[in-house]
Amino acid sequence: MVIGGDGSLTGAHLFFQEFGIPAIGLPGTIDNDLSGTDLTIGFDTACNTAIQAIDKIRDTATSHDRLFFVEVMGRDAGFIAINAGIGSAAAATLIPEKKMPIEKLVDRLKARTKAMKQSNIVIVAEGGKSGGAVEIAEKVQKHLPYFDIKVTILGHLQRGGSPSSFDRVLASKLGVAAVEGLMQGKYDVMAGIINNKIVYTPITKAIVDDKEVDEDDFRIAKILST
Ligand SMILES: Nc1ncnc2c1ncn2[C@@H]1O[C@H](COP(=O)(O)OP(=O)(O)OP(=O)(O)O)[C@@H](O)[C@H]1O
Ligand SMILES: O=P(O)(O)OC[C@H]1O[C@](O)(CO)[C@@H](O)[C@@H]1O
Repeated sequence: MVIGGDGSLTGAHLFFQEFGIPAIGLPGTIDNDLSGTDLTIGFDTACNTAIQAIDKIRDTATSHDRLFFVEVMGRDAGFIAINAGIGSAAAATLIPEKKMPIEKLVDRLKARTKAMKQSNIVIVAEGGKSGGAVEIAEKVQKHLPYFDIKVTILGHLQRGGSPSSFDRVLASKLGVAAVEGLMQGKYDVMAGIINNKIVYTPITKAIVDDKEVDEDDFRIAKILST
């Protein structure tokens, strides 16, 4: 049984293909970027960590009237960022899958100032197309020199710690499914949960990078940001 992201699952696939070792995979990555499962083990915990940290940062953002750029993990996937953006009603969320022109971001921040919003926190996924939080903050500062801007990079805090109850239950259900799958001769597949049902997906399909951030999540994040 191999628990991990696309790299680990590729290894599991090769163990089976090359050596005939009966291998089954479980989706374990904070990035949530595996197909064949609605959610991956670790994602919920990472989102909780990010949102709790943003809550703490918000106190200084409000009391000192500062604009914060908070960088979350997700080099190639914006799932943590969009969830953190919705969960903390961020001023904007920048993710690797979508480019947001700096001018648009600046306009949004100006509009929020006009609307007398109490705090401004922008979430930036580590692998964003316009750069990380430091780069974005530098660009925005040039357009808004009167803003007091700070950057916080949450980093590896998001990849560890005590799992949320959701992740414990998910991991337990998938652990049972993986053992049962192996006993039924289901090899070279990944156990996942889709619409609350256990699903076994060939590892080669699960690791294909085609899981996309829901368009509706962008819409909701935008509504909450204005
Ligand atoms: N192509 C491959 N063939 C065999 N083993 C691999 C391959 N790619 C990765 N691995 C093994 O899987 C391990 C973990 O891979 P990687 O660091 O990419 O993390 P991951 O499982 O993709 O998780 P995450 O998505 O969270 O980074 C590697 O250290 C390596 O041992
Ligand atoms: O900085 P590291 O440890 O190489 O890994 C960071 C990467 O690992 C992840 O945290 C999990 O795959 C990604 O979000 C991130 O891109």
